[in-house]
Amino acid sequence: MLDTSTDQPTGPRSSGPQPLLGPERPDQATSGFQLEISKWFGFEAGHRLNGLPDGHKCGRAHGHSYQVEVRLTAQALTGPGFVTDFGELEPFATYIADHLDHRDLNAVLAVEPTSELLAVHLARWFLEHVEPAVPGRLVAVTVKETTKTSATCTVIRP
Ligand SMILES: Nc1nc2c(c(=O)[nH]1)N=C([C@H](O)[C@H](O)COP(=O)(O)OP(=O)(O)OP(=O)(O)O)CN2
Repeated sequence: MLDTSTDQPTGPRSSGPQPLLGPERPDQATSGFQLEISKWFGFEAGHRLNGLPDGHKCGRAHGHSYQVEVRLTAQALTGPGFVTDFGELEPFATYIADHLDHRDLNAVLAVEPTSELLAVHLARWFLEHVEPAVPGRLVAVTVKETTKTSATCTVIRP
């Protein structure tokens, strides 16, 4: 509802700029909390699993639209308030695109291409090639073969 004499909204009038909400300094804003970010990556690939009982359907060659989640944390935020700029994770996307996308995972991986072992492989690669160049620390990598299943590799730090 407007005050027609001034075209201003009715109600209590402010006596100046409103104070900004919350603490201004990022370290104060995040004190008492643990922050975690996550980014999802997708690729298509085929595989078959050896070592299963005769007739197990996953022993036959088949494919999945894989989804991979990378989770990072940090003690302090950088830049405008980032654990890590999502854009800095691009090398991980490139690795997946170049080495896993539209590949036969049995021909690519030295281990059986289960979700679990794929998650470990991707966590190792991330720790070696991405983590040293970003402020965040890897928490876990999750691999989903389907919407109903997942395997998570959590980094254990001494
Ligand atoms: N712990 C694991 N178990 C299974 C894995 C795996 O990576 N880790 N992988 C498979 C197969 O790759 C299979 O394609 C997926 O298994 P499953 O969910 O059983 O099959 P569906 O997607 O067809 O799901 P339904 O619930 O049967 O429809 C097997 N196990």
